[in-house]
Amino acid sequence: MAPSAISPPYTPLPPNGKSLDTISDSIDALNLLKLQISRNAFHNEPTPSSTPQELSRKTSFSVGSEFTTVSSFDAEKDKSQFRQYDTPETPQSVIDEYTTQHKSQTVAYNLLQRNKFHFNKSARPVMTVWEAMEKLDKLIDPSDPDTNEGQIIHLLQTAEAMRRDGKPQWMQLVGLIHDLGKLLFFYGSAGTWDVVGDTFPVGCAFSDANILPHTFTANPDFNDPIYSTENGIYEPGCGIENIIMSWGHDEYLYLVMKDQSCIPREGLAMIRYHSFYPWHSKGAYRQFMKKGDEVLLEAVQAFNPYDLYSKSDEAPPSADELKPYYMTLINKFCPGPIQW
Ligand SMILES: O[C@H]1[C@H](O)[C@@H](O)[C@H](O)[C@@H](O)[C@H]1O
Ligand SMILES: [Fe+2]
Repeated sequence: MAPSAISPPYTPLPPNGKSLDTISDSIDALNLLKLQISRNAFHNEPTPSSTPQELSRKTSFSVGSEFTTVSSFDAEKDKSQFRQYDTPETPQSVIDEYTTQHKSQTVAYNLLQRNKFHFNKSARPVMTVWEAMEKLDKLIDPSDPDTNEGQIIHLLQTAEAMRRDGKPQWMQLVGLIHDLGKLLFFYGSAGTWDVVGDTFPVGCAFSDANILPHTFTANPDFNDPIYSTENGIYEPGCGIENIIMSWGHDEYLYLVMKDQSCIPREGLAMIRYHSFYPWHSKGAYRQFMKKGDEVLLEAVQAFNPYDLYSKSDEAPPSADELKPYYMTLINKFCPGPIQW
């Protein structure tokens, strides 16, 4: 790409330099410029001193802490009605989905999927975020007892609830895209069991805090002499980002976005761990956290109510009406074609 094609418009600061809006716009333009340089490096030869990963890390911006304030859009909701997995009302299809998932997510399967992702890049489709949303709308999540809506509605409900609560733009964008990893279903998954549903670490004992924990007994790793121990292949305190999470839409979208967006680290954690309910909502697997991981946990916990409780919001949002607003966020944080 010619250097002129990546130059952002130059906005001079006012003489007194006091306009926060102007400064914030300049920072946004700078972030975008860094992202475009990073994209360039991603698609061409990276130089040894700046790998795509390093460049992507440099595009991250500081997020402040206001985004963690408690959600209020859900104040009137009866929360006991959500996530019922072991009751007479739980659809059999949901139970079947988890039964298959829990017997099939092994360490070996997980290593294979990561290998495929990293070494089969050219086989992955290229499209914009909005195109991905439209494609994904054809999928109804079979693991979810709380919604039968297409995915566009769920994504817009999540983002709109955040917007109503005054959450920052980067978080609204994360709400909008957080489930786009379910595109995996159309591109080489083994079924839906390796795409949707709650996630958990592999390579260590399966916690009873998981959904339908008895179904793990059919997993070949369940009786493995190492994988069946409490810490398995990990050291306590090794860091939550260093454990292998069951393969699915969370990990996949995280891998896609970490090098192709300027979503901050907290937002990437929301994407990567939003289905890790045993950790973020039940307190399991916390022995693997290292100093500093509390920030990630706090981010995922701030995200969770919007994902879960917006599913019962009245009046499904209109994608056509909301598209112009959300395109401004897409253009700011993950513009242009993405390699999925
Ligand atoms: O994050 C959610 C959550 O884990 C749900 O329980 C699951 O059904 C969905 O597939 C997933 O997107
Ligand atoms: Fe999800």
